[in-house]
Amino acid sequence: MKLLILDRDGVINEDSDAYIKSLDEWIPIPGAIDAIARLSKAGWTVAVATNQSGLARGYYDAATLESMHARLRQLVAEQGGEVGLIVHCPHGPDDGCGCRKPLPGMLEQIAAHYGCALPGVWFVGDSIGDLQAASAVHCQPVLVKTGKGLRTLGKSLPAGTLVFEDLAAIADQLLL
Ligand SMILES: O=P(O)(O)OC[C@@H](O)[C@H]1O[C@@H](OP(=O)(O)O)[C@@H](O)[C@@H](O)[C@@H]1O
Ligand SMILES: [Mg+2]
Ligand SMILES: [Zn+2]
Repeated sequence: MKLLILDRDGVINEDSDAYIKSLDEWIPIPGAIDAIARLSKAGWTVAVATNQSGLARGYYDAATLESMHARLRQLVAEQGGEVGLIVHCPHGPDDGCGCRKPLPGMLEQIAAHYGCALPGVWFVGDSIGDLQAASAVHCQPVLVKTGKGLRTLGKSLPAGTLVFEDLAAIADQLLL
């Protein structure tokens, strides 16, 4: 199957160092919604793996997070596409969970859900932890320059990391 896994903040929607704490703060990155719709209409399954430590930190609750994901699904559906499984890590950095990126637990959860292998599956992120999670399970690490991507570009990237301007450029590439 054609599976693409996306990080959320900084890839699909604008990110903030103050976290994305409300539906009003959840603002799609230009071209991202259309990119997801184009890919899903072309037969790609687009899943999401997102750290949401703001839950553990008490910045927002599960219902607020769910409202953001409902909005994402609604906007993509309005373009004729659909969003696949969205998995989030609700834990904080000190909780010792197995799902918080750079650990690959969410990627493995998505693979198990779809019954597919991870090696070579593109995982698109804006943070170094996204790329490290990808490498840990032999996904193809893909960095976008949106969100924290330009900051991440200055760090030591996993070997073979692909770099694109944004999610729209990734869709253009995959739909060639
Ligand atoms: O990029 P994804 O995984 O979708 O989500 C990232 C968010 O959960 C937040 O992750 C935080 O990192 P810490 O969780 O505090 O280390 C910060 O980087 C915030 O700026 C960011 O909004
Ligand atoms: Mg991110
Ligand atoms: Zn977790």
